[in-house]
Amino acid sequence: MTDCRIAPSILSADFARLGAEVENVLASGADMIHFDVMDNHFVPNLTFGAPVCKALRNYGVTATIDVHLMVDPVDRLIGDFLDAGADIITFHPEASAHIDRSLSLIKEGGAKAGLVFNPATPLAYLDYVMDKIDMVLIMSVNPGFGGQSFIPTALDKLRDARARIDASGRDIWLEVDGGVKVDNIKEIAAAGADTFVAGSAIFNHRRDDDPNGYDSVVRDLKAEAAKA
Ligand SMILES: O=C(CO)[C@@H](O)[C@H](O)COP(=O)(O)O
Repeated sequence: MTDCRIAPSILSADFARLGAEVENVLASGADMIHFDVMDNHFVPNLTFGAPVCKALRNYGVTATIDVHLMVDPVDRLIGDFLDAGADIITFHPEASAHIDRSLSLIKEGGAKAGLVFNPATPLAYLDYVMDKIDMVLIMSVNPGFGGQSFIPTALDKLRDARARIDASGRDIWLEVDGGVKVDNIKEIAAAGADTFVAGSAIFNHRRDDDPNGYDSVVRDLKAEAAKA
């Protein structure tokens, strides 16, 4: 494979040391930060909002911040995250009454836009908006919590998404999220993913003998993905 982006999900980071955790994981070789926004309505958990994204920017984080909105409705929060410095904003089609409008709001605000597909959500939502999509995010767990196991049917869905992206001829990133580990990332990359969210696989494997804490696990994830 050519592209391989590792996007640590800060859902599994130590929130009391969030700035340092983000700094460390980026210094360890991660390519971007995955920012999971949960509302206790669309998903049964509650995390953080745009002020935390803004706080990371104020802390000095310049890396790509990839915001995954697990909220319903989505439109009102899009402006908040654009103002807070999000580079990529993705949302679930089930949570927007007007998918085309939500994608336009993100793109007109200067960010990249994407749709997120739960394990049982069909990719057909892409059919009439492919020209506005910069990222397709395939959930390989039901969203809401870190530390769940990869759902194997996501592999077929990744292959389907890869075929749609290649047929579009557009530069669209194919991201996968949920249960990505060192021992399955090669198979997931072979199915077509180029951007890999990993929460517990990274933040639960901090090593005090690594210069930045996460060097070994980020290196191992990239090395395994490169074998695909
Ligand atoms: O969006 C979500 C969960 O809803 C994910 O980003 C998880 O945070 C991934 O965690 P791991 O499965 O990698 O531990």
